[in-house]
Amino acid sequence: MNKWIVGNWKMNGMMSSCRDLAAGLVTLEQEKPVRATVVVCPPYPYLGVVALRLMDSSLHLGGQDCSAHEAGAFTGQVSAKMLKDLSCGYVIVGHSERRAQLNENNDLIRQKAQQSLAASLTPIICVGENLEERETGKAIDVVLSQVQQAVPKGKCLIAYEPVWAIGTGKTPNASQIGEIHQMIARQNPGTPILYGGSVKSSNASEILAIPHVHGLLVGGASLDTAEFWKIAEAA
Ligand SMILES: O=C(CO)COP(=O)(O)O
Repeated sequence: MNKWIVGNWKMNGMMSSCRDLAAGLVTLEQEKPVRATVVVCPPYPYLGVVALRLMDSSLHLGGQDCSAHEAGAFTGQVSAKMLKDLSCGYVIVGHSERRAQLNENNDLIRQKAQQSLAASLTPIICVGENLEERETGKAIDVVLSQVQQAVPKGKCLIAYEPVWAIGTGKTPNASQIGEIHQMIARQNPGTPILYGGSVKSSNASEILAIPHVHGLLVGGASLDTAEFWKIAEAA
Protein backbone atom coordinates (compact mmCIF):
# COMPACT_ATOMS: atom_id res chain seq x y z
CA MET A 1 0.00 0.00 0.00
CA ASN A 2 1.11 3.56 -0.71
CA LYS A 3 2.38 5.40 2.41
CA TRP A 4 1.25 8.82 3.61
CA ILE A 5 3.47 11.34 5.37
CA VAL A 6 1.39 14.18 6.80
CA GLY A 7 2.80 17.30 8.46
CA ASN A 8 0.53 18.98 11.01
CA TRP A 9 2.01 22.45 11.50
CA LYS A 10 -0.52 23.20 14.28
CA MET A 11 -0.63 26.90 15.35
CA ASN A 12 2.98 27.65 14.44
CA GLY A 13 4.75 30.07 12.16
CA MET A 14 3.82 33.29 10.45
CA MET A 15 3.16 33.95 6.77
CA SER A 16 6.82 34.23 5.80
CA SER A 17 7.95 31.08 7.65
CA CYS A 18 5.03 29.01 6.31
CA ARG A 19 5.81 30.20 2.78
CA ASP A 20 9.51 29.37 3.23
CA LEU A 21 8.73 25.96 4.71
CA ALA A 22 6.53 25.12 1.72
CA ALA A 23 9.09 26.45 -0.77
CA GLY A 24 11.82 24.42 0.93
CA LEU A 25 9.77 21.23 0.64
CA VAL A 26 9.11 21.86 -3.05
CA THR A 27 12.86 22.26 -3.65
CA LEU A 28 13.62 19.05 -1.73
CA GLU A 29 10.93 17.20 -3.65
CA GLN A 30 12.62 18.16 -6.93
CA GLU A 31 16.07 17.16 -5.65
CA LYS A 32 15.05 13.99 -3.81
CA PRO A 33 11.69 12.65 -5.04
CA VAL A 34 9.89 10.25 -2.70
CA ARG A 35 7.34 7.48 -3.24
CA ALA A 36 5.06 8.50 -0.37
CA THR A 37 2.08 10.84 -0.66
CA VAL A 38 3.20 13.94 1.25
CA VAL A 39 0.60 16.28 2.75
CA VAL A 40 1.16 19.51 4.67
CA CYS A 41 -1.46 21.09 6.93
CA PRO A 42 -0.65 24.76 7.64
CA PRO A 43 -2.72 27.10 9.84
CA TYR A 44 -5.92 28.32 8.08
CA PRO A 45 -4.72 31.89 7.28
CA TYR A 46 -1.69 30.58 5.41
CA LEU A 47 -3.40 27.90 3.32
CA GLY A 48 -3.54 30.23 0.31
CA VAL A 49 0.11 31.22 0.40
CA VAL A 50 1.20 27.60 0.86
CA ALA A 51 -1.16 26.46 -1.93
CA LEU A 52 0.61 28.87 -4.32
CA ARG A 53 4.02 27.39 -3.45
CA LEU A 54 2.80 23.81 -3.87
CA MET A 55 1.08 24.46 -7.20
CA ASP A 56 3.70 22.92 -9.49
CA SER A 57 4.69 20.13 -7.10
CA SER A 58 3.16 16.79 -6.20
CA LEU A 59 2.84 17.79 -2.54
CA HIS A 60 -0.69 17.90 -1.17
CA LEU A 61 -2.42 20.45 1.03
CA GLY A 62 -4.66 19.75 4.03
CA GLY A 63 -6.63 21.67 6.64
CA GLN A 64 -6.19 21.09 10.39
CA ASP A 65 -9.95 21.00 11.04
CA CYS A 66 -13.27 21.84 9.41
CA SER A 67 -16.79 22.67 10.47
CA ALA A 68 -19.42 19.98 11.04
CA HIS A 69 -21.81 22.23 9.06
CA GLU A 70 -22.02 22.85 5.34
CA ALA A 71 -22.49 26.64 5.46
CA GLY A 72 -24.33 29.37 7.36
CA ALA A 73 -24.27 31.31 10.62
CA PHE A 74 -21.20 29.70 12.21
CA THR A 75 -18.90 32.62 13.01
CA GLY A 76 -15.24 31.72 12.95
CA GLN A 77 -15.74 28.30 11.40
CA VAL A 78 -14.33 27.08 8.09
CA SER A 79 -16.25 24.63 5.92
CA ALA A 80 -14.88 21.57 4.17
CA LYS A 81 -16.05 23.10 0.85
CA MET A 82 -13.92 26.20 1.53
CA LEU A 83 -10.88 24.00 2.14
CA LYS A 84 -11.56 22.18 -1.13
CA ASP A 85 -11.89 25.54 -2.87
CA LEU A 86 -8.41 26.46 -1.53
CA SER A 87 -7.09 23.29 -3.22
CA CYS A 88 -6.92 21.10 -0.10
CA GLY A 89 -7.25 17.36 -0.67
CA TYR A 90 -7.19 16.35 3.00
CA VAL A 91 -8.36 17.56 6.40
CA ILE A 92 -7.42 16.45 9.91
CA VAL A 93 -10.46 15.94 12.15
CA GLY A 94 -10.72 14.88 15.79
CA HIS A 95 -7.16 15.76 16.77
CA SER A 96 -6.69 15.01 20.48
CA GLU A 97 -5.80 18.66 21.13
CA ARG A 98 -9.29 19.64 19.91
CA ARG A 99 -10.93 16.73 21.75
CA ALA A 100 -9.28 17.90 25.01
CA GLN A 101 -9.28 21.69 24.58
CA LEU A 102 -12.67 22.10 22.89
CA ASN A 103 -14.51 19.03 24.16
CA GLU A 104 -14.97 17.61 20.67
CA ASN A 105 -16.72 14.25 20.83
CA ASN A 106 -16.95 11.33 18.41
CA ASP A 107 -20.36 12.41 17.06
CA LEU A 108 -19.09 15.85 16.13
CA ILE A 109 -15.94 14.36 14.62
CA ARG A 110 -17.99 11.95 12.49
CA GLN A 111 -20.09 14.87 11.23
CA LYS A 112 -16.90 16.75 10.29
CA ALA A 113 -15.61 13.67 8.48
CA GLN A 114 -18.94 13.37 6.63
CA GLN A 115 -18.77 17.03 5.58
CA SER A 116 -15.22 16.42 4.33
CA LEU A 117 -16.29 13.42 2.26
CA ALA A 118 -19.23 15.38 0.83
CA ALA A 119 -16.74 18.08 -0.26
CA SER A 120 -14.45 15.44 -1.87
CA LEU A 121 -11.77 15.83 0.81
CA THR A 122 -10.13 12.85 2.49
CA PRO A 123 -10.58 13.17 6.26
CA ILE A 124 -7.69 12.09 8.48
CA ILE A 125 -9.58 11.01 11.59
CA CYS A 126 -7.49 11.01 14.78
CA VAL A 127 -7.98 8.52 17.59
CA GLY A 128 -5.86 7.60 20.59
CA GLU A 129 -5.88 6.89 24.32
CA ASN A 130 -4.52 9.10 27.10
CA LEU A 131 -1.88 8.03 29.62
CA GLU A 132 -4.35 6.96 32.29
CA GLU A 133 -6.26 4.83 29.78
CA ARG A 134 -2.98 3.24 28.63
CA GLU A 135 -1.83 2.55 32.18
CA THR A 136 -5.14 1.01 33.22
CA GLY A 137 -5.23 -1.37 30.24
CA LYS A 138 -8.09 0.43 28.45
CA ALA A 139 -6.24 1.59 25.33
CA ILE A 140 -7.73 -0.99 22.95
CA ASP A 141 -11.31 -0.42 24.14
CA VAL A 142 -11.00 3.38 24.03
CA VAL A 143 -9.58 3.40 20.50
CA LEU A 144 -12.10 0.81 19.31
CA SER A 145 -15.04 2.91 20.49
CA GLN A 146 -13.52 6.07 18.93
CA VAL A 147 -13.14 4.26 15.59
CA GLN A 148 -16.65 2.79 15.76
CA GLN A 149 -18.24 6.14 16.57
CA ALA A 150 -16.12 8.69 14.69
CA VAL A 151 -15.32 6.99 11.37
CA PRO A 152 -18.08 7.17 8.73
CA LYS A 153 -18.33 4.98 5.65
CA GLY A 154 -16.23 6.31 2.79
CA LYS A 155 -12.64 6.97 1.81
CA CYS A 156 -10.95 8.04 5.06
CA LEU A 157 -7.53 7.82 6.65
CA ILE A 158 -7.32 6.99 10.36
CA ALA A 159 -4.45 8.34 12.49
CA TYR A 160 -3.61 6.57 15.73
CA GLU A 161 -2.05 9.19 18.00
CA PRO A 162 -1.67 8.14 21.64
CA VAL A 163 -2.18 11.39 23.56
CA TRP A 164 0.77 10.64 25.87
CA ALA A 165 3.13 10.39 22.89
CA ILE A 166 2.28 13.78 21.38
CA GLY A 167 5.05 16.33 21.82
CA THR A 168 6.58 14.34 24.67
CA GLY A 169 9.41 12.49 22.94
CA LYS A 170 7.87 9.21 24.18
CA THR A 171 6.70 6.66 21.65
CA PRO A 172 4.89 3.37 22.24
CA ASN A 173 6.93 0.27 21.47
CA ALA A 174 6.43 -1.65 18.23
CA SER A 175 4.11 -4.22 19.77
CA GLN A 176 1.90 -1.51 21.33
CA ILE A 177 1.61 0.30 17.98
CA GLY A 178 1.12 -2.98 16.10
CA GLU A 179 -1.64 -4.16 18.44
CA ILE A 180 -3.72 -1.00 18.00
CA HIS A 181 -3.15 -0.80 14.24
CA GLN A 182 -4.12 -4.43 13.79
CA MET A 183 -7.34 -3.88 15.73
CA ILE A 184 -8.19 -0.80 13.62
CA ALA A 185 -7.36 -2.70 10.42
CA ARG A 186 -9.76 -5.50 11.41
CA GLN A 187 -12.45 -2.97 12.18
CA ASN A 188 -11.94 -0.93 8.99
CA PRO A 189 -10.46 -3.21 6.33
CA GLY A 190 -8.79 -1.32 3.49
CA THR A 191 -8.58 1.98 5.38
CA PRO A 192 -5.00 3.29 5.62
CA ILE A 193 -3.84 3.80 9.22
CA LEU A 194 -1.23 6.41 10.14
CA TYR A 195 0.75 6.60 13.38
CA GLY A 196 1.42 9.96 15.09
CA GLY A 197 3.23 11.03 18.27
CA SER A 198 6.89 12.10 18.59
CA VAL A 199 7.82 10.91 15.10
CA LYS A 200 11.31 12.02 14.00
CA SER A 201 13.67 10.98 11.20
CA SER A 202 15.47 8.73 13.70
CA ASN A 203 12.41 6.57 14.47
CA ALA A 204 10.38 6.89 11.22
CA SER A 205 11.74 3.78 9.43
CA GLU A 206 11.27 1.60 12.48
CA ILE A 207 7.64 2.71 12.94
CA LEU A 208 6.85 2.41 9.22
CA ALA A 209 8.07 -1.20 9.30
CA ILE A 210 5.36 -2.21 11.82
CA PRO A 211 2.52 -4.19 10.16
CA HIS A 212 -0.59 -2.11 9.39
CA VAL A 213 1.30 1.21 9.65
CA HIS A 214 0.57 2.96 6.37
CA GLY A 215 2.02 6.36 7.14
CA LEU A 216 2.90 8.96 9.73
CA LEU A 217 1.23 12.10 11.10
CA VAL A 218 4.06 14.39 12.16
CA GLY A 219 3.81 17.44 14.44
CA GLY A 220 6.97 19.17 15.70
CA ALA A 221 9.33 17.52 13.23
CA SER A 222 7.24 18.75 10.27
CA LEU A 223 8.30 22.34 11.03
CA ASP A 224 11.87 21.59 9.98
CA THR A 225 12.10 21.18 6.19
CA ALA A 226 15.13 18.87 6.13
CA GLU A 227 13.94 16.75 9.04
CA PHE A 228 10.44 16.36 7.57
CA TRP A 229 11.86 15.38 4.19
CA LYS A 230 14.05 12.72 5.82
CA ILE A 231 10.86 11.27 7.30
CA ALA A 232 9.24 11.31 3.84
CA GLU A 233 12.30 9.55 2.42
CA ALA A 234 11.94 6.82 5.05
CA ALA A 235 8.55 5.88 3.55
O1 LIG B 1 -0.04 15.75 17.21
C1 LIG B 1 0.74 15.32 16.39
C2 LIG B 1 0.44 15.34 14.96
O2 LIG B 1 -0.90 15.59 14.72
C3 LIG B 1 2.06 14.76 16.82
O3 LIG B 1 2.82 15.80 17.32
P1 LIG B 1 4.41 15.55 17.62
O4 LIG B 1 4.95 14.90 16.38
O5 LIG B 1 4.95 16.92 17.86
O6 LIG B 1 4.47 14.65 18.79
